[in-house]
Amino acid sequence: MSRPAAGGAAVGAPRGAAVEITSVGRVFGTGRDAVRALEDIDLTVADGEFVSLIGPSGCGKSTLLRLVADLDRPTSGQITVFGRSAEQARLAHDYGIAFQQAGLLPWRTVRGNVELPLSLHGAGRAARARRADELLAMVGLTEFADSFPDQLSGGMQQRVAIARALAEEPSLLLMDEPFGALDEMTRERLQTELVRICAETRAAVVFVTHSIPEAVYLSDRVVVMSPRPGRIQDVVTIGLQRRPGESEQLREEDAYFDAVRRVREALHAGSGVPSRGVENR
Ligand SMILES: Nc1ncnc2c1ncn2[C@@H]1O[C@H](COP(=O)(O)OP(=O)(O)OP(=O)(O)O)[C@@H](O)[C@H]1O
Repeated sequence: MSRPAAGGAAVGAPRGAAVEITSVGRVFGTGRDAVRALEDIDLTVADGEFVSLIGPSGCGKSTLLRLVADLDRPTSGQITVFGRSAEQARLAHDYGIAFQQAGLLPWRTVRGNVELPLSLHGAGRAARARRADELLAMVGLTEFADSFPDQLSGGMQQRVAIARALAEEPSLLLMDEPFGALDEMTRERLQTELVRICAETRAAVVFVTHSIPEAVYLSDRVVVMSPRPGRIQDVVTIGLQRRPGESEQLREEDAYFDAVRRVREALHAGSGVPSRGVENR
């Protein structure tokens, strides 16, 4: 993990934006079968910023995240992560990822999966065990440390994937509906944990979700995407005051409900459904 030293700057170089997406497009296939998944995407995610992507099914949210993660390449445009190409960032392990599919190694125990990124980067056995204990406690899976992934429910597997993504306190987290399969209580608990972890680690996050309340609760800005070809239709600044240890109370505050309304209106503005109060944004 190439996490810069405390203070926010990598040795010898300014850290810059976490993610810079410039004029990005992605077309799948060719000719009459071509699918224009993304078009003219420009977005900068600042260091330490939490940005959610929201929009109708098929608008290209996962595609955009995969491009940032260098799991796919844009047809046009450029992406940089902390000033390097997406490929260099991937090779340098600049980010942790937690996608819809947990993607665990079935032959490794829960603990073994969580420890994997740490072992890949040479952490000692005791340090790995300590960190895995912390992470498994955080996601409520201490008792399942020695289980194998196929002995867990889908939601539990997803919690292991989240713990694994957080193992090295990455400077950037890429998350594609990581809480989608969870029950509401677990989901809220992990959202709260994620807010705390981000405050502690100052990680930037790009987070795909279908849930407006989730996007609002977690994010500094919510990027609203249009139906295919996916474009950025609006960017809603959330601006909630998150106080350490009190983030649960946010869910009851007027400012939170107001932000939910603003994101809903921005989404509806692109769907042709009339919305009131957009002028308040
Ligand atoms: N590998 C691929 N080959 C062809 N088409 C693809 C591929 N990946 C994605 N697409 C298409 O690109 C479009 C965007 O897909 P994507 O999965 O990014 O949308 P999404 O917004 O994440 O959807 P959802 O909210 O349903 O998960 C869709 O029309 C999809 O069918």
